Amino acid sequence: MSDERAAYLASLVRDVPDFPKPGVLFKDVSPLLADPRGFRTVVDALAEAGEGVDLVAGIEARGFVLGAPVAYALGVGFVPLRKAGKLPGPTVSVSYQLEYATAEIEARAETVPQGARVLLVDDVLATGGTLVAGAQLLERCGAAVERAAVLLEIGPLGGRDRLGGFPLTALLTV
Ligand SMILES: O=P(O)(O)OC[C@H]1O[C@H](OP(=O)(O)OP(=O)(O)O)[C@H](O)[C@@H]1O
Ligand SMILES: Nc1ncnc2[nH]cnc12
Repeated sequence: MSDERAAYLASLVRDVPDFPKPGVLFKDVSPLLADPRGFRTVVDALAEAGEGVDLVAGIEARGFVLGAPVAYALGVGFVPLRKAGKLPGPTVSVSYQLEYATAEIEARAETVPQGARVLLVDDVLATGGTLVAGAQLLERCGAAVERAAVLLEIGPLGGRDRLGGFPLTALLTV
């Protein structure tokens, strides 16, 4: 992405100190999602990163906002990895820690095509706990993450180093 486009996207991310907990600098991407040029630029760039995959998965909730239009743009299906308790069973689940909370995500294995090569989409990579859990969940469902793509990577939290077996595209890094 050009420097000019990246600067435009970065100008639409709002810093919120001490949210949701003291000491956390929350990166609020809502203004970017609400901006027509910004939203389209992000969806197009994430889709470009996923060329060649045969499925997109997104992690609840902000990963749905980006992942579904990316799947549409790529002409492939979308699988929601949901926070625990939202899907009727049988489900497969993985618990994990993120920067400011603990959580559990679930999927229905029969909605995941066996052997699918997946683009895993989320808005923010912080500690990496969420993406690692998403990849584990997809693997348990019989698919493999080919690559991950996020709008924003928070570099100092070291998430990229935890990802292991798949490459990551981040449109912005702070
Ligand atoms: O790299 P990590 O430290 O795991 O953090 C990144 C995750 O944190 C946020 O999700 P959150 O669970 O707050 O949910 P939301 O999308 O429902 O707001 C964000 O949307 C990522 O999924
Ligand atoms: N600092 C942060 N800002 C926005 N989303 C996040 N998810 C985890 N850490 C975050």
